[in-house]
Amino acid sequence: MRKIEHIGIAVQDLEESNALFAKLLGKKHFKTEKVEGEAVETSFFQVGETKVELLQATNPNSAIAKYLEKKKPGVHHIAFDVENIEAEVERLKGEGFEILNETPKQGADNKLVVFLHPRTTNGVLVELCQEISVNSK
Ligand SMILES: CC[C@@H](C(=O)O)C(=O)SCCNC(=O)CCNC(=O)[C@H](O)C(C)(C)COP(=O)(O)OP(=O)(O)OC[C@H]1O[C@@H](n2cnc3c(N)ncnc32)[C@H](O)[C@@H]1OP(=O)(O)O
Ligand SMILES: [Co+2]
Repeated sequence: MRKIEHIGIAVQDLEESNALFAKLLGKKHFKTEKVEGEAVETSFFQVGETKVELLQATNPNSAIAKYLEKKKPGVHHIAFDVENIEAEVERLKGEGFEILNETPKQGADNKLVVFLHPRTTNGVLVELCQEISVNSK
C-alpha cells in the first residue's frame, strides 16, 4: 500500500455535496465521472497527496443506493494506491482477508479496483486502486 488514494463518501445529491465540499476544502472538484459498472456518478477533490471521492447512486441496484437504504450518507470506503493489484490481492488472500472481486474491475479516475469485505477489515470497506498505465491499455 503506497498511500491513501481516496476516501469514498456516499452522498444523496452530488451537486449539493459538491458545493458543500468546495466550501469545506476551499476548492472545487477537479472532475466528475460516471462509472457504469458501479452505477455511480462520482466527483473528485484533490487534497494534498490524496483525494475525496463523492459517490451518488445512478440506479437502485448500486452498492451506494443499497448502502444509503440502511445507513446515513458519510464515509463509505477507504481506497489505497497499490503498485501491483494482482500481487496485492494474492498477498491479502494469504493474510486471510476476504476479496470481493478477485479480478480487478474498472474504477473511476483511470484505475483498476478491488474491494475487501468489511467483515475482514475491522468493519472498514477497503478498496485497492492501481493506476491504469498508458502502455497497458
Ligand atoms: C467509482 C468506482 C470505485 C472507485 O473507482 O473508487 C468505487 O469507489 S465504487 C464504490 C461502490 N462500490 C462498492 O462498494 C463495491 C463493493 N461493495 C460491495 O460489494 C457491497 O457494498 C458489500 C460491502 C459486500 C456490502 O453489500 P451487502 O452485503 O449486500 O450489504 P449489507 O448491507 O448486507 O452489508 C453486509 C455487512 O457489511 C456491512 N457494510 C456494508 N457496506 C459497508 C461499508 N461501506 N462499510 C462498512 N461496512 C459495510 C453492513 O453493515 C453489514 O454488516 P452487518 O450489519 O454487521 O452484517
Ligand atoms: Co472508491
